[in-house]
This record gives sequence, structure tokens and C-alpha cells, in this order.
Amino acid sequence: MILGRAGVVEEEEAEGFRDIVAEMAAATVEANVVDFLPFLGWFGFGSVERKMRLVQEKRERFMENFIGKHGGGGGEKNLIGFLLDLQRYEAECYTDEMIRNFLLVIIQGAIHTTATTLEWAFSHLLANQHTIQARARAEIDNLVGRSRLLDGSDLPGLPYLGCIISETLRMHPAAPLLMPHVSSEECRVGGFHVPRGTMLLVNAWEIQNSPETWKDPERFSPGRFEGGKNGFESEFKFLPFGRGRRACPGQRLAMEMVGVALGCLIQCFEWEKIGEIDMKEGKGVVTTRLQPLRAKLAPRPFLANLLS
Ligand code: HEM
Repeated sequence: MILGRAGVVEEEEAEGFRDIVAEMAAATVEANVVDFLPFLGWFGFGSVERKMRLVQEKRERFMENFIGKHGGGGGEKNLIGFLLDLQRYEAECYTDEMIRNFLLVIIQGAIHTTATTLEWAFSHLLANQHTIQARARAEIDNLVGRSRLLDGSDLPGLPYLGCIISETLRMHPAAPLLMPHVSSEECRVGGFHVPRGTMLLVNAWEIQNSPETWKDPERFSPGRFEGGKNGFESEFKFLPFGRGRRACPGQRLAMEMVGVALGCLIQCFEWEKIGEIDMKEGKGVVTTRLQPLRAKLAPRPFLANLLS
């Protein structure tokens, strides 16, 4: 999206950013003792803040190089090129810092969340190989056939694939506590008095995995989203992208990215799990798997013709 259709990110660059995301994720799960006892900061405690600052410096350096490398003219204009053009006309608004952070938010907000969702969806498909996976493949084969690859325009005709993604986001919302919000006015939530200016965290994971809101919440059952409902129109019991003015602006793109990636992987390969699939979740601001998913794949016979 940032680099346009022709843009290519080299493996080394991608690896560099993956390391930064991993460092950031590791720092965010550590408790910061200075938050509770601020005076300890004078005695050299507060390593979390130090780590965060270092990662932030790394992110800024990475982004500066990224913009320098991919923002230059030549070829199709990409998002970086557009932002740099705007900087020429409105320099006080489109500062280097604003452009850097704007791109960072998009990359950081988009990558880990969609990759994690894809990995969880696949974990459940492999665990339910003969039922859910077979049904999803039949739906894709019926609509798309075997002479071309599935693309974004097919997704409205693949409702069961959409249900698999919704059910994955219900069980493993990528951002389990959404983002911290601050009450702009005094209010009451669930009977509790919330003063103005209070930081509020919404535990979407709990809401979406509670037997009070969902029947058999521990069962992966895409069928519960069938019948034209994708869950997003329901009350506040399904909110993997948050709600309201600060809800995720990348929701549609995320559903399309995960849909196309998952759909193509189902369409093109026969998958087999390696051993039993452990569904334990790791710690962090993003709901990752505790153990990386391991699977075997074999191309389906028609793929050779398609690629030749
Ligand atoms: C499966 C994928 C994704 C999930 C589950 C997800 C989830 C979320 C959630 C829960 C929030 C906070 C909402 C709140 O606190 O009310 C958020 C914010 C945000 N997301 Fe996503 N997101 C995903 C993909 C993306 C993508 C693809 C992009 C951009 C291309 C993106 C960009 C953002 C941005 C910029 C914000 C901050 C919005 C603001 O503060 O106003 N996200 N996302």
C-alpha cells in the first residue's frame, strides 16, 4: 500500500523492521515499576522507558532510510511520494516527523495484527482439516475455479471464508485490550463512576470469549457468523477493531488482506499439520501464538499449469 503495486521491500529491510516490532512487543509486556513508585526513577530504575526510547530511536532511523530509499521519483508514484509532494506545498503541516510517524503508524498497526490473525486462522483450519478447511476450499473452487488465483474482488462471493476470519478475530482479537482511551467527560460505565480524564482499557478478549456473551465461546465455529451477519453490526459483543470515532481505520483493508492471503493459501496448497496444534496464546499487546505454527504443504496439481 505504501510503496504502490511496483514497490519491493528487500528481505534485509523487512527483517530489520520485524526485529524492531519484536523488540517493541517485548518492551510493552514488562511492568514499569516507576509507574507505581516514581521516585525509583532517580535511582536508575525504569529500564522499560529506556528500552522504549532506544526502540523509538531505531524506528526513526529505519523510517528515515526507508523514506530516503523509496520516496524518490521514478516509476509509479507511491504514498511516500505523495506525502513528500504535500510537504513542498504545506511544509509546516507535513513535517519530516509527521510523515515519519504517519508511515510508522500504518506499518506498525497493519503488519503484526494481520499476520497474527492469519496465523490463528490457519491454526484452526489445520486443527479442523476435514470439516472447516474442506468447506472453505469447496467454496473457493466453486467460485474461482482452477484457472486463476483468487483476488480481492472474489471476497464478497466467499461468505464462509469471511466467517472464518470473523470467528478468528472473535477468539483471538489481535489487539485484546484495544488501545487505551481517555474519558473526555465524567460518565458511568457498567455501574462504575468514571471521572473525566481517566484512562480506560476495553477488554475485548474477555467480552468475545465470555460464556455470558457467546454460546460455547471456546469452540471455533465460523457458522455462528453465517446468515449475512459478519458480526460487526451486532451489539458491543464483537469489537476486534474497536468502535466509534477511534475505531481501526484499516478494518476494510485488514479484512481484504487476510481474506486474500488465507483464500490463496487454501486455494493453492494441500496443508497438513505437524503434531498436535497448541492453541495457547503468548503475552503482549498483540495476541500472538505462544508457539509458532508448523505445517507441511504441497502444491495442488492445478497450480503448475496456473504458474507456467
Ligand atoms: C486484523 C487486523 C487489524 C486489527 C485486529 C486491528 C485492530 C485495531 C484496534 C482494536 C485499534 C484500536 C481501536 C480502539 O481502541 O477503539 C486499531 C487502531 C488503529 N489501526 Fe488497526 N487493526 C488491524 C489492521 C490495521 C491495518 C491494516 C491498518 C492500516 C493500514 C491499521 C491502522 C490502524 C490505526 C492507524 C489505528 C489508530 C486509530 C486511531 O487512533 O484513531 N490497522 N486497530
